[in-house]
Amino acid sequence: QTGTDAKPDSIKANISRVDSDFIKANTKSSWDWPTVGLDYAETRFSKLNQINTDNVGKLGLVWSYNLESSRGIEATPLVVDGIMYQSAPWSVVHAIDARTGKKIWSFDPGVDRSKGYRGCCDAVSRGLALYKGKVFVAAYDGRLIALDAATGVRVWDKDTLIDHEHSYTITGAPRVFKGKVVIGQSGAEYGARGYITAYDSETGNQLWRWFTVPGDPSKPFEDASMAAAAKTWDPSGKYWINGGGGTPWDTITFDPDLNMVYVGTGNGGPWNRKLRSPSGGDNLYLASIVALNADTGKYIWHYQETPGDNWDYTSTQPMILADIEIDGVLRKVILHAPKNGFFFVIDRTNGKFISAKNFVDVNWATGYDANGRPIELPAARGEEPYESIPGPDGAHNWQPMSFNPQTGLVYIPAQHLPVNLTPEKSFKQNAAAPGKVGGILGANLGFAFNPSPKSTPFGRLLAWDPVHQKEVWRVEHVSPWNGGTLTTAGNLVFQGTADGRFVAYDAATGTRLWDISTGTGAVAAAATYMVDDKQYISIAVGWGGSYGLAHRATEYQNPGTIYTYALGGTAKLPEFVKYQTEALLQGVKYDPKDIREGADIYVTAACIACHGVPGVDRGGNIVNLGYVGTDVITNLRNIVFHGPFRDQGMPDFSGKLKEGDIAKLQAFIQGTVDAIRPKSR
Ligand SMILES: O=C(O)c1cc(C(=O)O)c2c(n1)C(=O)C(=O)c1cc(C(=O)O)[nH]c1-2
Ligand SMILES: [Ca+2]
Repeated sequence: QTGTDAKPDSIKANISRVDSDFIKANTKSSWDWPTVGLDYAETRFSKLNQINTDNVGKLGLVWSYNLESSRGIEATPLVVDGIMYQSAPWSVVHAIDARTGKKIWSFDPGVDRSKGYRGCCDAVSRGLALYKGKVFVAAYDGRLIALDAATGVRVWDKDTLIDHEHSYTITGAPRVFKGKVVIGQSGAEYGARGYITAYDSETGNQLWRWFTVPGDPSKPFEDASMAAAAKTWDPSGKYWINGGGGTPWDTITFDPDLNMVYVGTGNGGPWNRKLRSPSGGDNLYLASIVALNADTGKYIWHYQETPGDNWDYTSTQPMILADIEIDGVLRKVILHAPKNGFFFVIDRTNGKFISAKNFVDVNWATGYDANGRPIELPAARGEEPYESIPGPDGAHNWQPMSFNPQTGLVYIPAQHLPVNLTPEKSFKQNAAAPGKVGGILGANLGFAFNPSPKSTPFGRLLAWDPVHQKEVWRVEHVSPWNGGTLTTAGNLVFQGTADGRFVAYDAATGTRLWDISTGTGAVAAAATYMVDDKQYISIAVGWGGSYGLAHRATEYQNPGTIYTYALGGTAKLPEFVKYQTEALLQGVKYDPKDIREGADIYVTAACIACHGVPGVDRGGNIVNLGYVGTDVITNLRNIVFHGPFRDQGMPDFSGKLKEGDIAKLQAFIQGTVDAIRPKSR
């Protein structure tokens, strides 16, 4: 709370101006960065051009700010009048003077760190919202919290969860418009039922709620859209017991022109449709874009991108609203690149399909017909093990894309990350208490993973022409899971990379113009803004998220850090911290007969989701058990059952695993390392 020039009174006066009109007016200048996607259309296209292709090489560091977390940093900072608001893991909020990088305040909502396991993909936060003097943060434990923007003091705090039995979390950024704060939640991997809720931004009172999938059909449906959706599910599957999924865990986009909110819905729970809805069906409104009335939350239209989802093909990826000319007609469209690998152009006035084209290799469908139905390949739903391309991390995940109207191009952080999926014949998870907390991930999905795909994963920055549905240029990355993108009127594209760099490209050609180390992998997208007539660029780096838990592409493990650059900046980088030197695990005693069963436990109990394959993966922001000290694995019983690392998010597995499982896990861990050891020499 020291050393800042910004006074609470002046912050209060300035930030209280931020409302829907302010956000709309800012699109003319892009002076500030008031919403997570910059504007309501979420273009992440800034009109600022002080920094441009001619001078971007002169960008230098102005300040850095340590976010004091080794978990994934996914939020784009908000900046208004030189005050920056950044969310960090465990939903901690920081307010910073954007000129100097000095802290003004920070707020920790006190999320119970031992509940990290309730979410699938790291205890991340994808950002904040600002409205009339308040900062809104959605906490990992399901609360929506309003803070005084000037002081960080809590104004109200609302539990958004419909129950605490199911494994719900929140990682997404709230959106605010017309005095309403809107938020979804996460949990489709654990048997949750998705919904989105609007609250009064002043009081926190609930205004409306819309569920994404139907509930128990023996009870009254919440609205007509649920009754219609129920017809697309097999009632004998008792889908509602396991929630059905559809959790809207990231994109919610407000359209001031049409007064609609577009919700991107999540995957089915369990993933395997045969177990979720045995007779098939589209299972509305999974993996869809749904338009709701912004005032009432009433359903208006939907377009389902992946009917009858079977592969974790969420449609939660960030959307961009654009008005573009197609075949000589100006169309109001949504641009969308969901996990399933197709780039969609949808008419947002009515939800009608305009076009779809795959932007990377896919093997589940050959394309879309004129009605917007995918033309599926049968092997993708077969009984045989199947190399799913894209895999569950998607051809594009939550890392935001951007759209530059000057080049007409969308900049997509795309990737190739296949996973072998083997259908599970029975739904063995939680037979006693379906879909309840502690739901064990692997068996929850109706698939077993084979973690070593035949083809090598990679990342790719794609410049995509949405009108002609074709690639214009690409940059290949050595690793998947690169950062979101920012594009500017300076004809630039900025992207952080998995291998720890922040890079500027010529937006028209993809020529690399500037490239700087970040000391850790970068997954979030950057923001740009003006303070005192000077353009700044800020990116919050910090490796993590679903792929980042168990994998990495850099030797460096710096804590989450905000870097701010401007022309001529000369600040020094913090010292980079390396991952610890790695020796493969040795000397844990085991019976080789236990390895096979140990592998099953390791996958079903979801050890694999965070720790990866022992000795094969190298560990990301969570340690790989093939590279820990012998004493750690010898002592596994204590770690698994007594929870000494609970405050770091390692669950206590008492009541979930059995005593006898420990020796099997030890056999799998040491046995796997021993099997690969010669190759690693
Ligand atoms: O179904 C869900 O509710 C849900 C939630 C989340 C999340 O909360 O982060 C992710 C996913 N699914 C998911 O499928 C996914 O690939 C993913 C990646 C990440 C991330 O932050 O890196 N989160 C999530
Ligand atoms: Ca999911």
